[in-house]
Amino acid sequence: MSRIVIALGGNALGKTPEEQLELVKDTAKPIVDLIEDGNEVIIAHGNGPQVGMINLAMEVASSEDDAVPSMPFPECGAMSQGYIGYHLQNAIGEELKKRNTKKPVATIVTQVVVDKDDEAFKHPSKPIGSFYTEEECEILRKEKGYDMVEDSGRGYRRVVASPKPVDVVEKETVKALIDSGQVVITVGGGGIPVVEEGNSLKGVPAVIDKDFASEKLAEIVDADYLFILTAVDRVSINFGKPDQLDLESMSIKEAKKYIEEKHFAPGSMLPKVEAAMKFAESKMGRTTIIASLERAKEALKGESGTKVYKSE
Ligand SMILES: Nc1ncnc2c1ncn2[C@@H]1O[C@H](COP(=O)(O)OP(=O)(O)O)[C@@H](O)[C@H]1O
Ligand SMILES: NC(=O)OP(=O)(O)O
Repeated sequence: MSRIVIALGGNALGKTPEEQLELVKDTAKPIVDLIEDGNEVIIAHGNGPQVGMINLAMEVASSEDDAVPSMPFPECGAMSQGYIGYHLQNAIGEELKKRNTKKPVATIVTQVVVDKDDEAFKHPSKPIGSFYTEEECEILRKEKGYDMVEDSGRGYRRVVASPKPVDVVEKETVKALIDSGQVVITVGGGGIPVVEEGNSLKGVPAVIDKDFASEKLAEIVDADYLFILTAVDRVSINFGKPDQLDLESMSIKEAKKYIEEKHFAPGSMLPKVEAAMKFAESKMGRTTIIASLERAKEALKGESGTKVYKSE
C-alpha cells in the first residue's frame, strides 16, 4: 500500500461544466483503480480555465447589472474549487459504489499560504480562462486592463500572478481524513492563495500552479508517490520533433540537463518536471511519476509514465 498524491491536469476536467460532469466519470476510473488496489489517494486538480471563466462572468454580470456584486478574485478561486470538487467527489463516490467499495469522499476548501513578497506578483505568468484572437486580446488589454500573452501558438490568454506555495492551511484536517481511510480532494486549483497578516489570512488575486501545490502537499502528508497526470503517456525529449524520445525514467541529474537543453515547454511540461524533481529530491525513496490519466495504474507498476527519482 502506498500513499499517493494525484495532480489532475486539464484533460481530466474539460472546458465547460457540462463537459466536466461527463469527463469526471472517466477520470474517476483510474483513481478508483488505485484505491481498489489498497492505496491511499489524495486528489488535487487545476482550475485555470474555470477560474478565468468565473472571474470574467462575474465581471461582466456586475458591470451590466447593479444587483450583481463584483466578486473578488480569491472568491472566484474558491468557487472553482467548490464546483470542481463537487463533480469529482460525486463521480469518485459513484465509481466506488459500482465496485462495492465503501469509502467516504470529500472536498476540502483549501487555502495555501504564499509569500506576499513573492517576485511572481510582479510578473503575471499563469494563463487562465479562454483563448482569444489577437484582436480580442487587444480589446481585453485596453478595456479590462488584463495582462495577456500568446500561449504556445494556441492563441492569446489572460495571465495572473502565480506565487509558489509555502504551506497548506488545512493540512491537519487533510491528514486526519487520510489517516481515517477517507478519500480527500484538496488544494484544488493550487489552493486559494492567502497571505498571513498577524492572526488573519487574506486572499490574494493569484493562481498557484497545481503541480507545485500538489508537490507541497505530497511532502506535508509524507506521500510515497506524487502522480502528475496529464494528456501524454510520458515526458519526452525533442518533443514533437521527428527524433522525439519518450522517457521511461529520468534521474534528477538528467532532468537538470534536459531543462538546460530546453526540452520542456514553460507553462506546460516544465513546471511538472520542476515539481517532480522537488518531490523526488525532498527525501530518499520519494518518487514522482508523470503519466497519462488513463494509464495511472500501469504507471504505478512501471509499465507507463516517466519516473523521476533521486539516484544515490
Ligand atoms: N517535453 C515534453 N514532453 C511531453 N509533453 C510535453 C513536452 N513539452 C510540452 N508538452 C506538452 O505539455 C502538455 C502538458 O501540459 P498542460 O497541458 O499544460 O498540462 P495539464 O495536464 O496540467 O493541463 C502535454 O500534453 C504536451 O502536449
Ligand atoms: N491552478 C492550476 O495550475 O491550473 P491549471 O492546471 O488549469 O493551469
